[in-house]
Amino acid sequence: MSAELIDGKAFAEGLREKVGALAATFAAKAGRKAGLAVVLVGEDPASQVYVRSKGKQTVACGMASFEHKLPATASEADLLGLIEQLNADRSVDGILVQLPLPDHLDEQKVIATIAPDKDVDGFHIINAGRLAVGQEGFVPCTPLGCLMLLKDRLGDLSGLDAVVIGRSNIVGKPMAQLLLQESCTVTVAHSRTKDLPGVVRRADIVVAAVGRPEMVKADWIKLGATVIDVGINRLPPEPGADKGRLVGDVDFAGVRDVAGAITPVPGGVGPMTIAVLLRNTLVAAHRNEGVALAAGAL
Ligand SMILES: Nc1nc2c(c(=O)[nH]1)N[C@@H](CN(C=O)c1ccc(C(=O)N[C@@H](CCC(=O)O)C(=O)O)cc1)CN2
Repeated sequence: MSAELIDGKAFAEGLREKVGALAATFAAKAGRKAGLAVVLVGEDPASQVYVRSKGKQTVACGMASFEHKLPATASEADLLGLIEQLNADRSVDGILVQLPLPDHLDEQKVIATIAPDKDVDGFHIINAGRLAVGQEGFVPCTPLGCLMLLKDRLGDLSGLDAVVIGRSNIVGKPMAQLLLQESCTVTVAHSRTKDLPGVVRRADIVVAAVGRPEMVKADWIKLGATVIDVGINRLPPEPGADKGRLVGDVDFAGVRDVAGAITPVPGGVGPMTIAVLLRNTLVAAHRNEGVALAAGAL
């Protein structure tokens, strides 16, 4: 048996098309484009690539992109001051501070400064709380993207056993909340979980978000399970190569023979992150302007 590949790249493309069409309607109704401000502190090469990509895709969807780059030496006061300015700017619907931040900046304080209704990353504790109690807010992009892929593949998730490996605020915890909302039976496994392979083996749905290359092995997976790989890990380069291979948290070559469906890395969950960010920005714009967005349109 070879698992069906869940094509996140194609799904993300479809989502961006929908966002683009609805962004045009929004601009006509509101008399302005929806706007996303992205803040990058420092020169981390991967972050630079992601920020460039966010800017390009925002513009391609017919929304306004505002890019703010601060040096790695920027003070907390500089960064918080910029966020306050963006909070007050009516042309900005969504604000995102690219993570990770340089060590001298307090990530929690920075996120807490973003106005919750412009927090399109869904990282603010107000949005985490809204998600926990099932209120409308913003849901972090990567787990929401995973949920979209799961529902597209499986339809109704009700009653399924789901294991989320990893308990980060950005992926693991919100992923567990989303699956619980879909009436899954959810287990959050982590570095202290006893008999992790045994726990994972019970799951109809496995979401791996630990940041450890190829950790989840074929003999951990129940036959036919759906496996979502959130990991993006660069292996050391092979002799003669300048870059190492990109792999997920799942041993793809082994697991694909056991699973029913699996996301590849690259081309699985990663592209969904930015597509959902654009979706969240457009939702924010509708809320900020009091323009209705048809339920389930995005
Ligand atoms: N403020 C935020 N910071 C970070 C987030 C986030 O959601 N908000 N997520 C990640 C980085 N990220 C977006 O910011 C991101 C990661 C990966 C991809 C992606 O498309 N990956 C490709 C592979 C890319 C490659 O070749 O390196 C894939 O998986 O196919 C998009 C966005 C951390 N920071």
